[in-house]
Amino acid sequence: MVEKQEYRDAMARLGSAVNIITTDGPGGRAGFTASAVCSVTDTPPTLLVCLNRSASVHAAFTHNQVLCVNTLADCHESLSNLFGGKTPMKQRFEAAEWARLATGSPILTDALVSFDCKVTQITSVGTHDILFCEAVALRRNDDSHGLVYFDRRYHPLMRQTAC
Ligand SMILES: NC(=O)C1=CN([C@@H]2O[C@H](COP(=O)(O)OP(=O)(O)OC[C@H]3O[C@@H](n4cnc5c(N)ncnc54)[C@H](O)[C@@H]3O)[C@@H](O)[C@H]2O)C=CC1
Ligand SMILES: Cc1cc2nc3c(=O)[nH]c(=O)nc-3n(C[C@H](O)[C@H](O)[C@H](O)COP(=O)(O)O)c2cc1C
Repeated sequence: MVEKQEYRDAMARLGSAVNIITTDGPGGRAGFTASAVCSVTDTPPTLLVCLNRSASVHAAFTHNQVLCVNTLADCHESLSNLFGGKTPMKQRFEAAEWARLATGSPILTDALVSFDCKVTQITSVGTHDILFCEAVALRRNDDSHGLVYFDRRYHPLMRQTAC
């Protein structure tokens, strides 16, 4: 049996992109930071997002059934911490500029890429809900650098430039 802390210490060694997941609709506007995001299939274009059921934002996401995965750029470290818990929702959204695409979920205007999605399926595993999300619209900023969360810290990920 692997203990929780031992598991977390091991998972801290997996570098991952950092994303702010947003939603808006009858369940209200909400957003949180997530590293547990990955591509599932391109037909139909589907990502998954793992959301802790105890998070304050959980009800808004399951009610609205739409969300946007905003993948962060290197300049977004403090924004990631703001959406990483405990800060009031109004204060989280006031710290950046937002637009809308198809679903009405907030699109972070300078995100590396934004996947505007409808939630097609939800499966519960342990403490988390896995939200399967079909992308209905996309927006990219092709000149931005990336941001990776690795070893409990943020690291900029530089795009290769011509030499
Ligand atoms: N999947 C999740 O729910 C994640 C939650 N977090 C939360 O962010 C805060 C800071 O995290 P770290 O600095 O990375 O240190 P940490 O020691 O709390 O977590 C290390 C790694 O373990 C995994 N992890 C942490 N909490 C988890 C959870 N409840 N369920 C599944 N996997 C989990 C993640 O891969 C994380 O990067 C913590 O409160 C943590 O709970 C962070 C990453 C993923
Ligand atoms: C780098 C980082 C990655 C995170 N990844 C996830 C994640 O994948 N899934 C999740 O449920 N929470 C994740 N969290 C925690 C949520 O962002 C946090 O619980 C959320 O903002 C809700 O907090 P609240 O209950 O105070 O509103 C992460 C936090 C940080 C800082």
